[in-house]
This record gives sequence, C-alpha cells and structure tokens, in this order.
Amino acid sequence: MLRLEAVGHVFGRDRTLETIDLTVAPGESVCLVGPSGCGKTTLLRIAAGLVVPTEGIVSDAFHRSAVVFQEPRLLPWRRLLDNIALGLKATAVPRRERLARARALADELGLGERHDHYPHELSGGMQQRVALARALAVDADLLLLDEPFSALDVGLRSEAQTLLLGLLGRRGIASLLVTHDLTEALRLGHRILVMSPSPGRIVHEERVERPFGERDAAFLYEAAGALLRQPAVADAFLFRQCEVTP
Ligand SMILES: Nc1ncnc2c1ncn2[C@@H]1O[C@H](COP(=O)(O)OP(=O)(O)OP(=O)(O)O)[C@@H](O)[C@H]1O
Repeated sequence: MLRLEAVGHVFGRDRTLETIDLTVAPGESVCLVGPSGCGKTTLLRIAAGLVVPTEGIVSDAFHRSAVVFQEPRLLPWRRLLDNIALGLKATAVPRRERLARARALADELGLGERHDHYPHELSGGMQQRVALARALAVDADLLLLDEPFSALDVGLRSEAQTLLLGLLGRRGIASLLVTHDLTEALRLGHRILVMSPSPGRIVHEERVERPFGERDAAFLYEAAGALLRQPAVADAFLFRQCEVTP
C-alpha cells in the first residue's frame, strides 16, 4: 500500500498542495485528474520520493516503484534494448540476462522489429513504449505515471492506453497515473481523484465499477459528462465561469 497522509507542499511563498490524503492498494489503478497547474506532477513526485513534502507523511510498502515521465527520457546514444535494460544496470543482474529481459519486454510491447534502433529512429509512441518497458524491466509492483500519453495523438493514445491496461492487468501491478484528461482517467482507473488548483487539493473521489473491457467511447463520454455535472468537479475545471448567460 502507498499512503499519503495530510500531505502539503509549499514552493517559496506559494502553497502548491494542501491536506492531501491518498492511498493506492496492491493491484489498484488510481488516476489523479485535474487542470493544468493544480499540482499533479508535484504530488506524483512526492509519492515517488523525488520531492520531500513540506507537511504530512508518505509511507510506501510496495516492493519497488518505477516512474514514467511525460517525455520518454531515453538516452539518445543507446539502442532500444540498452535503454530498456538501463534500470537493471544498477542491480546485480548479469548483462546477458538484462538484455534477455529487455528483449522479451520489447516483444511484448510490439517493438520486436526495432531492438537495435536508436531513439531518434523511433516514433513518439514507440519511444513512450520503450520508457514503459524500462519501468517494467525492474519488476516494479507500483508504476507512477505522469501524463505518459499526453504527447501522442488520439489514435496512438488509445492504443497506448490499451497496452498499459493489458500490462498492468496481466502482472497485477498497481498504478498512480496523472492526467488532465477526464476520459483517460475514466478509462484507466479503478478510482479517480479529481484535483482543484490554488492550492492543489482533492475535491472529488469516484470509484469506476465498470470492467475495463467494457469502457467504450460512449461510456467514457457519458461518465465524463456526469462527473462534470458535479459542482466540485466543474469548479476544478472552471466550467462554471464559462456558463453562457442569456
Ligand atoms: N520546482 C518548482 N519551483 C517552484 N514552483 C514550482 C516548482 N514545480 C512546480 N511549481 C509550481 O507548482 C504548481 C503546480 O505545478 P505542477 O507541475 O505540480 O502542476 P500540474 O498539475 O502537474 O501541471 P501540468 O498539468 O501543467 O503539468 C505550479 O504553480 C508550478 O508553477
């Protein structure tokens, strides 16, 4: 279990996060959704142990967590397999086994033909899959993902979401995924936490009961509409200010 209790954060004189309580259970997929600048990335970095919060407690009982950033952060001078195997370099796993694991993951993520390609020879979607494979290579049981698909176009994003769902489901990996896209959160989360800005706080929690395989486009748009009709969610996304007065 990952648990954040009464977490707050201040950058200089600006309060970024206030009284955040959050849990992620083993095998659970939690999506943090909110408008730009509400503190999602800061919260994810706190959950990852990359930023120390100004207040509150973070306890992480997962065996190993791995972070996937918005941009793939691949080493340009390393080939695809070496990029995937990178996370294992600091471990005692011998090089031959590192590469074997990287090869198996590349194949599972549909990158089988491109083992020897450099990052610049891969499309954005492929590069992001390499980043995902690199995170999986270390046998993480918790993935922390910061808008991993936001740079992809709609078709590729949907493909990447399907791939992620399959990987998490097959391996029973828990995830905390940050996004500003409500439909993405509704597609990928068992639970959705909606954040509001200034300061960043959680204003709404929604459990999505429908099985992942049955969350088609019609369901996603309907569920997003229903969520946006909740006053706290509408306020978070500032929709109320856009209401047209006759
Ligand atoms: N290192 C930093 N120093 C000072 N202020 C920061 C720092 N990192 C983030 N902030 C501020 O904290 C607030 C929240 O930023 P954060 O990146 O966490 O939000 P976000 O919801 O992830 O935004 P986006 O969706 O645009 O990436 C912003 O006002 C930002 O300017």
